Amino acid sequence: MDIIVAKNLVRQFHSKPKPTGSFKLLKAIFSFQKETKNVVNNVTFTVRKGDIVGYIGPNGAGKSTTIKMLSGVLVPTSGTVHVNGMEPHKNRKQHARHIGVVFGQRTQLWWDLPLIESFKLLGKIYDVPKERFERNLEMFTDILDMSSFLKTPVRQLSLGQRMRGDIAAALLHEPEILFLDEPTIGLDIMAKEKIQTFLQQINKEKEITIILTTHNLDDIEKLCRRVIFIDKGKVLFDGGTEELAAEFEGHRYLVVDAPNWDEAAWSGPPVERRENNQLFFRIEDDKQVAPMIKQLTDLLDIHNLTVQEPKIDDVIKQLYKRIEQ
Ligand SMILES: Nc1ncnc2c1ncn2[C@@H]1O[C@H](COP(=O)(O)OP(=O)(O)OP(=O)(O)O)[C@@H](O)[C@H]1O
Repeated sequence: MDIIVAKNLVRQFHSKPKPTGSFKLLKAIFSFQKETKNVVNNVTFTVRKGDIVGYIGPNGAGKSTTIKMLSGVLVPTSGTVHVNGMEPHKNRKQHARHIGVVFGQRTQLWWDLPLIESFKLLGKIYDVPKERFERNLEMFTDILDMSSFLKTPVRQLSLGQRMRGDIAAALLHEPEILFLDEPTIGLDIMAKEKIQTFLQQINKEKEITIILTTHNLDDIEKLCRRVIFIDKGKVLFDGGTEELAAEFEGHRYLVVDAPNWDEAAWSGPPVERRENNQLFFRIEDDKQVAPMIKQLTDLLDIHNLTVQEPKIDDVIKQLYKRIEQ
């Protein structure tokens, strides 16, 4: 079932043109001319219930603007968007009951209140029955490891603690869809992992559909089965992470742990790179692998040998490089 359907979505913003020539500043101030820019430019996609989709692309690509239209904060200039069968900006109140939103750079928590009080207030705003509220709070506190700071005022929380609080707050009313705009920005490895594990768990157990924008490629690797890549408001790729690797030259590698490697004695395919005692051979063709292993074992004392699947972050880096050219 498609829970999100976006068709030919466009969002324009108007801005004054950049001043050129003499009297630049005066001209810019008194100019009535405006430039119109399609920040989201004819974007079409659907998302199935229970999917985790990475919505990625370079700075200014139009990711946040799309999320704002999906969550009802912004009205599309043209095109349509249906989330859960509703048009978000037209049914804002009703829509809010079905979605959770986290903008990594902002917070929906009350700055001066202890975290737990923000949760209680949100529980009241969304009419979450007491029993359900307590069950969710206990579960989120446990998985997100929040018990030590539940009573701390939000302004005193670290970024990682605050972000965990924000994600819990977005889910207390059990929405079917969660929009996350940069949920792991600026977090340390431990906080990132807690959030990633939590998102995996609620997606699996509660079948919550998750759309996340991120510059942290590790989020994509760990969480997303599908990626939508946009640049300058247009979708450049939409598909599974495996297809992405296939399309953008993600390579498999034979990784050989060989402490006594002797380059001069080797006549097989070239070693692409070395890391400590590990040698990385790019696999161009599966038929290469067996003869290569024989050749290696005849020549060397091999401690370990594995095949490494394409790394999605390498693939995405290539994609970024390609659009920069
Ligand atoms: N309210 C606004 N008025 C005018 N221009 C805007 C407005 N909001 C966003 N923009 C412009 O739209 C473009 C896309 O912004 P958006 O925040 O959607 O990008 P993004 O892909 O989320 O980028 P980032 O990765 O940097 O967060 C940018 O050039 C931005 O300056």
